[in-house]
Amino acid sequence: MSTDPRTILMTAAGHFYQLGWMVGTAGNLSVRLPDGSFWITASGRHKGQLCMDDFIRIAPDGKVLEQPTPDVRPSAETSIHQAIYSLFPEAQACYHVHSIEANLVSHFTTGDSLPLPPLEMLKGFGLWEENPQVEMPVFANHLQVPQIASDIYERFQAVPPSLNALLIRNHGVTVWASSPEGARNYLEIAEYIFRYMVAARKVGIE
Ligand SMILES: CSC[C@@H](O)[C@@H](O)C(=O)COP(=O)(O)O
Ligand SMILES: [Zn+2]
Repeated sequence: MSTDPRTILMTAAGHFYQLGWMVGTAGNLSVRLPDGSFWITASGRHKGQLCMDDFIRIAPDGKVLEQPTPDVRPSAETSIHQAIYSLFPEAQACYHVHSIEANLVSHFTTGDSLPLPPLEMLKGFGLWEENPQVEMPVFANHLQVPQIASDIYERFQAVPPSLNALLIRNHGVTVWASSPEGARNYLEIAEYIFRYMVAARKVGIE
């Protein structure tokens, strides 16, 4: 019998919660199913203590397909997951968390992308270049989440990003991958790079 993907999300959320990236109900995780629908965390749940009833299944067009009870609402940021799955057919998991470092580095640029240091860790994003010059796309944090989703959709449809990650200023990072394990690894790498950038500033390295 195959593992219910919701259990994978529960384990991942517990791990990220322990790392301090999903405190106070922050963040949302989703996994796509072979029929194109996806399970996403319910809104406002404590991500360190998710159970099977803390997930909603959403159709590609955003319609709710399964929910434990009508009062359980999908993540407020479902439209962002929808945009990612629509843009990237290979994406099977999309993870979004809030770390302190992600918020700090979002101020290291005033523009719409953040230059990343040429660390070996970038190979984990599939960037096999000597001294890679990579930028992470940065988006404004609107109160209306569908506005963020449509900004992401418009920009990436015109110019796809060079890595599977984006930053929302003063908010957090979102990654996507062809498996939940891949998304976990991308998230850990992105957060490592953010920690490095904050630490590098402290010791005067740019
Ligand atoms: C701590 S509230 C954060 C929310 O506004 C949001 O940004 C978030 O990541 C979680 O929203 P949710 O609706 O629980 O998926
Ligand atoms: Zn968020």
